[in-house]
Amino acid sequence: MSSGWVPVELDLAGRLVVCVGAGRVAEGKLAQPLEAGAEVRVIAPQATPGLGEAADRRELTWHARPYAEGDLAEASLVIAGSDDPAVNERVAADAEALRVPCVRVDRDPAAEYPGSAAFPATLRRGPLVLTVGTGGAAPVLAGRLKRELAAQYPPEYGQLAELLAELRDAPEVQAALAPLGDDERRLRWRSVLDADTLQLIRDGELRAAREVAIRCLCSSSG
Ligand SMILES: C[C@@]1(CC(=O)O)C2=NC(=C\c3[nH]c(c(CCC(=O)O)c3CC(=O)O)Cc3[nH]c(c(CC(=O)O)c3CCC(=O)O)/C=C3\N/C(=C\2)[C@@H](CCC(=O)O)[C@]3(C)CC(=O)O)/[C@H]1CCC(=O)O
Ligand SMILES: NC(=O)c1ccc[n+]([C@@H]2O[C@H](COP(=O)([O-])OP(=O)(O)OC[C@H]3O[C@@H](n4cnc5c(N)ncnc54)[C@H](O)[C@@H]3O)[C@@H](O)[C@H]2O)c1
Repeated sequence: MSSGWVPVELDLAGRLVVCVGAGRVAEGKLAQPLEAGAEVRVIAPQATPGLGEAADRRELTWHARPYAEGDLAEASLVIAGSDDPAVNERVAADAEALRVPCVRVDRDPAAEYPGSAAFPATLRRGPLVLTVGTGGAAPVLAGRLKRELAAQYPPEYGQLAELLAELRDAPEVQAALAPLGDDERRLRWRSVLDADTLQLIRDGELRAAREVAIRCLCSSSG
């Protein structure tokens, strides 16, 4: 399963995700699409209390019946998330025919359609996203590494990413960087990371962190 896997991030806001199956595993896989503002349609005879309540709150649509032909129409992402390998095989085959990416949550060694997408273990720090994938080879290892990354990259990294995003659009920074060549511009941005911005953020000194960053970006001494 591993060699053909290429990481790509999907913008699912406002796009349709169809999930066949509404058990514990499906609920876990749907957390990120829901958080991202996807339109989520679930098809399953039974649902977990969490997914049932989300349907009651109209955060998703639940069709309480088995999977049927046509259910994948308009989907941008399909999750074959039932506990029945024959159903998941059919869903993955139908998604393939439609050329829609499909996350298949079970492994059937004999499967002709093992699915064409997978959720990597994902750590979010504001706009910064760290993911670990193994192309399905060892998801438990992906989860372990994610927890190690969480310890290594605490929430301040999210604030640093937000600060950099804000500075990219700041008029004074744009004015200072506009006359520079690509190499010098890159050096200035890297000098922000080499300065003590992260430590200042950690100390709650956001204003000082911004000032240090501005100095790095706007002065030739870096
Ligand atoms: C990373 C993570 C993200 C997430 O879920 O968001 C994720 N699985 C996680 C955990 C996990 N999954 C399993 C165990 C038990 C140990 C074990 O069996 O190995 C554990 C460990 C645990 O629970 O701690 C069982 C399992 N998983 C899959 C199969 C079927 C198969 O073997 O292919 C089976 C056997 C089912 C069975 O026995 O019937 C398949 C997939 N699981 C994936 C993702 C995709 C590949 C990602 C990659 O490696 O690139 C893929 C292909 C499709 C998909 O589901 O997207 C999340 C860690 C999150 C975290 O810890 O933060
Ligand atoms: N990918 C992963 O990370 C991972 C982790 C553990 C297990 N698994 C796999 O996930 C599968 C599902 O596990 P679970 O704990 O969520 O199971 P579960 O028993 O809690 O839920 C199964 C769901 O499938 C639905 N379903 C059954 N037949 C259906 C049909 N014909 N059409 C539509 N929906 C149908 C049920 O109504 C239910 O909602 C397991 O069989 C296992 O192989 C995957």
